[in-house]
Amino acid sequence: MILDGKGLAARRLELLKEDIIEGGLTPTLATVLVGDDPASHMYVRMKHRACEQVGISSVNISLPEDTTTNTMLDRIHQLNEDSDIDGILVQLPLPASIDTQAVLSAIRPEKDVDGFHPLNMGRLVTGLEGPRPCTPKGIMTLLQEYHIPIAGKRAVVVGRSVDVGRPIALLLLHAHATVTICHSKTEDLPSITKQADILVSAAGKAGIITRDMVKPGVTVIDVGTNQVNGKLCGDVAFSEVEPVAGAITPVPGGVGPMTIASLMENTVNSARNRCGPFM
Ligand SMILES: Nc1nc2c(c(=O)[nH]1)N[C@@H](CN(C=O)c1ccc(C(=O)N[C@@H](CCC(=O)O)C(=O)O)cc1)CN2
Repeated sequence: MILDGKGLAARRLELLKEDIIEGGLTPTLATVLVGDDPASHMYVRMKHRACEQVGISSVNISLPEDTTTNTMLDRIHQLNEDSDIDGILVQLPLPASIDTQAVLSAIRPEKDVDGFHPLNMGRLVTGLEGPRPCTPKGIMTLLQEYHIPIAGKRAVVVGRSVDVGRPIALLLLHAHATVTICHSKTEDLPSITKQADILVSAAGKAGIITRDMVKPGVTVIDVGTNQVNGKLCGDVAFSEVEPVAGAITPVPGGVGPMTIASLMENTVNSARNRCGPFM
């Protein structure tokens, strides 16, 4: 079975549009984009397009590559103080010269629609309510909507990044999976991935997950967005893994669109909750 993230995201955006109208909400998202990376520009454009589609106002602040950490902190401070702004998103990665952690930590936690602020990360670890990072949230929505059993199942996450690997491992753990995180220093990766009922690959390496590394019936979630010869492809060798998998996300059309839908949901929740239960 192909897990159709594109279709599911479109349906969730339609529902969100109705929620916004019925709730009389006027959410506003601010994005901050630094530099000229074409992929980052494309993702930010996609986010603004989704905002327009569901009825979220959006503003984009584009800054040059040589922007300093202090300038970023000033801009974040202005957005924090702007009562018209419900959500702030800093598109990642930032140029290496900028202190990413300082910037993310400067966003007011109640406007942190990426869920990357240390306070919101702490909420994730403890299981308290709060905004969840968009890609992991989107993966959980996909699993739930397709009724993939999680409790008691063995989940293996390949990749330990702060924005995807670690948070998805925690969300799967909260859903009562038995979770293993693998990374670049993991020895004998196939012996671990073969045990997975749910395999999430967020390694960022094209084709790293091959047929001999999965057990029949596994649910495979491919977070990879790798460019190979100008073509977008995931971490999973799709054509050889798909026939043995019970369910699998394609790239494109799987996790990516769910990331954007989750951002829209976090922005609407932020508009609802500001001065509400999170703070
Ligand atoms: N502040 C953040 N930065 C980044 C995040 C994030 O969640 N927050 N995630 C990624 C990039 N990303 C969103 O920003 C993202 C990646 C991919 C897609 C997507 O829908 N991709 C399409 C294919 C698009 C194409 O043609 O290339 C798909 O998979 O179908 C959306 C968002 C890093 N930065």
